Amino acid sequence: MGSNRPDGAARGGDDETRNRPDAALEADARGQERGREPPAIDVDDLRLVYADGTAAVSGVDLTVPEGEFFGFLGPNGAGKTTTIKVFATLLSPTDGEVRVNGFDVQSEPRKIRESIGYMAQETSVDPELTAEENLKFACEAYGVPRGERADRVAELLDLVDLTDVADKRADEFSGGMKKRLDAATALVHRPPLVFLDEPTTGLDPKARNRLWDYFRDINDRGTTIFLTTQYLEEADQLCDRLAVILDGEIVADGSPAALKRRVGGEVLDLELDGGRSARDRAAEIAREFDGFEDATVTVTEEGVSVTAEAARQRGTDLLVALRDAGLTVTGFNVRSPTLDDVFLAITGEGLEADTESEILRGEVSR
Ligand SMILES: Nc1ncnc2c1ncn2[C@@H]1O[C@H](COP(=O)(O)OP(=O)(O)OP(=O)(O)O)[C@@H](O)[C@H]1O
Repeated sequence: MGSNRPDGAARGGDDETRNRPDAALEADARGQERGREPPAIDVDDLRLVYADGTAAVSGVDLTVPEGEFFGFLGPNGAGKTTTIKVFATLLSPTDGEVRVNGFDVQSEPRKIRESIGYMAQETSVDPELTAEENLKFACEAYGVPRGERADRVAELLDLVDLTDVADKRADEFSGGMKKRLDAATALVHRPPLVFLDEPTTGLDPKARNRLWDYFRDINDRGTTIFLTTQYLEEADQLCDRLAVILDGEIVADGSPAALKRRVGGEVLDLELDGGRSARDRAAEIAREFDGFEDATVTVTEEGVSVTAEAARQRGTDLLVALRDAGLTVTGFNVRSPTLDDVFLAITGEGLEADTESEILRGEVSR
């Protein structure tokens, strides 16, 4: 274990007077000096090009205020992990300015590492240690004062609901339990900012829900959270604000509700018999249908999905048009847009991707 640990954190473990790392205290002090807290994360034109020439992040601007639950969404390979690794000072930016807790990633990496928690995609839990031993080890690595360690470990075991299995080795744990333990180890030094890189990937819904409760809990206690996820529902449930990254660039940002509003209108989901050819034909009819202005039409696994201002008012007319064309509609539902629809719009299905990005940024009206 240890890949997630701040390499500057092993020092000073027996300093009984300190219960927060110097850097976290210093971050507070800096904020007070200026009469305000610095943002938890402040990024100006971040770029990162890997040695093989891959431009993973291409000009990201971002500010995350203290206390926010911020979500960073994007498909595989979009640049989420690369960005988070720059924030955690594990990768050096090619260009741009990045401050985390008021510290510069290039010149003050150690202070950043001491004032953040980082839950990486790969678990940092040591399978041969018990849950309690894992947390004790993390306390030592992060320099939690000796006199506080027992209470801190007990508190965190309770928080992530592992008190009953504190003496069990982590290799006996389920995936969800390991993730909860991993999340707890990222918090032993009470960092004001925590990075969670796809923390619930591969977990079943029950295990995911338990982690969500835990993340909400630490955010309610004042911890800023920067979460990357591929799960749109997770982002919708947890985040105050989101940014969507695609090919290394932020293409949309806002609260989940604002992003959904910008998709515009409502969504009409239709189920059809007759396989792919029937679905393609229905999509064609929906695109040509007079009642919808600027509709986004996508072929789904069951039928077609139509996003339009007049989806509710004119939906039944479309139904009639489809039946007149000899198609069999087996299901019909009108709903508000979800983040899935936002994502579908951003990734460009049914419309030019660039136009969609502009729509989501609010730069063009529909
Ligand atoms: N060490 C590396 N060297 C070269 N290219 C890399 C390296 N790591 C990542 N990449 C590439 O950089 C781009 C961004 O990858 P990154 O892992 O940041 O994306 P991601 O959004 O986190 O995706 P995932 O959800 O799959 O982790 C991808 O094209 C990826 O293949």
